[in-house]
Amino acid sequence: MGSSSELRSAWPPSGHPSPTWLEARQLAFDCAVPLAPVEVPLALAAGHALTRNVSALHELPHYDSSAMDGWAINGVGPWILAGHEPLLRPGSASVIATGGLVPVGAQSILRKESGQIHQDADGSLVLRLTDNAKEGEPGLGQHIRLAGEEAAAGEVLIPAGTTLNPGHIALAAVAGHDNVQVQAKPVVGIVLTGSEVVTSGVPKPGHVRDTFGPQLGTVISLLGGTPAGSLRIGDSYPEWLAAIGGSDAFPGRMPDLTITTGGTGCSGTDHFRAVIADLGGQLLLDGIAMRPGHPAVLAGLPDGRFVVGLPGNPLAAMMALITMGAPLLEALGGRPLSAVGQVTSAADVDPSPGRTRLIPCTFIEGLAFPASHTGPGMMRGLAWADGVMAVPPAGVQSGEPVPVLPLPWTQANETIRSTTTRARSTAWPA
Ligand SMILES: Nc1nc2c(c(=O)[nH]1)N[C@H]1C(S)=C(S)[C@@H](COP(=O)(O)OP(=O)(O)OC[C@H]3O[C@@H](n4cnc5c(N)ncnc54)[C@H](O)[C@@H]3O)O[C@H]1N2
Ligand code: MOO
Repeated sequence: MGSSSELRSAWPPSGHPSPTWLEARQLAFDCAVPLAPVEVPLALAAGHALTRNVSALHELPHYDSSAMDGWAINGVGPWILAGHEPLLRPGSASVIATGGLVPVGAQSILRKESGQIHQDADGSLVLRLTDNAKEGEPGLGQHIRLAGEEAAAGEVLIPAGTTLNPGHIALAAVAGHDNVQVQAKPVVGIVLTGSEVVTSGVPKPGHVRDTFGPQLGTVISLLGGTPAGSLRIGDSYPEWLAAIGGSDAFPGRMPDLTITTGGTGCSGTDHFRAVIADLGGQLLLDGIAMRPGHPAVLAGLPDGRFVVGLPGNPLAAMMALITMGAPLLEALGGRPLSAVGQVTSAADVDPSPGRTRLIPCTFIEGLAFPASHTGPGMMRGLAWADGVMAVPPAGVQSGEPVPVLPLPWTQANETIRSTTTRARSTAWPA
């Protein structure tokens, strides 16, 4: 087991400043490799990236079938009504329903509304066309869905790499599959810390209402993780140790990533670093040159699991999560590191030497407007924001491009992409 002081020196190297915002993103991405592919039942596969082609296990459709309720017929009418034998003789017809197996010998399907059964003088049942029959009906092969007309057996229907949507799932089912092989999504456990945190109602002075529990699971899903539930603990070291290191902290599977909230500071109740040290882990990132969220921590445990320590201040926590949690989840989920876009700033933002400022912003007509109410503990600005401006230490002037990340829950990507194209020629510092 390493000591806390050894671990703290992992990043930044002694005497060096904290990594920049961009370095932190890259480092969080680079420290993980994709989880192994898994077989999942179709019902759980939507949203996953396919890692093995899905081919047709048989022809689609796999037998000649009727597209209409009516009669399978052989020859020109009238037709003697036959039973449901597999072979339909010339001059005969047999009742068939939509999707029914077309008997051998059938030349087409006559729709129910175009035919009628009559009883002949000898008592035999005969099918005749009605006046409703369209001209040329029944045409040769009409209303027969031929086996293989959609796909041949063995044909690749969904190539590896596809992110599965419900239509793909339905296609895989039609093709005969029960399971598909997909890239595993990282399982993420949440540990909410702080004895002052209350989970319902209006808190008394000295207490705060938990802002993470009701929404962090949703954000994790949007970032490509599978939430494993949340665990609430107080401020004691044993609680921290059990929550991060205990094998039974989360029922079911050990999380690939545990996210803690609070306790990243240096008070007597801030145990993150000590717990990582005592578990033999390593601090991969210890602080980022950004505001808010600078105390954020990322650690690796000896068994390959990761732990992200988000600061307790709610906006700081969200900024830390999109800065390093998102790239880490992208790497674990086998996805590329998402690009940082650029949008033209609609406002001057003063320099802040040595740190990137993350400011929730709204996009109006291709311009980024910094939101108000964006203190580290405030949620009001973020709630209405489209994205986050990452204002470099030198600041930004109105009309200049500014790096921007979308929020996991906004649809602002298109705005960022289109303005990025226009502003591409302008370089911006990290
Ligand atoms: N001496 C210093 N003090 C602090 C520094 C510093 O550099 N030197 N940095 C400040 C900054 S910036 C931040 S951010 C916080 C980080 O603190 P922690 O991660 O240890 O978080 P806590 O102290 O546990 O909590 C901070 C704040 O957040 C509230 N909190 C915690 N959990 C929740 C929750 N689930 N929902 C809502 N609010 C929560 C907690 O009550 C505190 O008010 O440290 C500063 N101090
Ligand atoms: O990370 Mo703290 O919330 O910078 O303000």
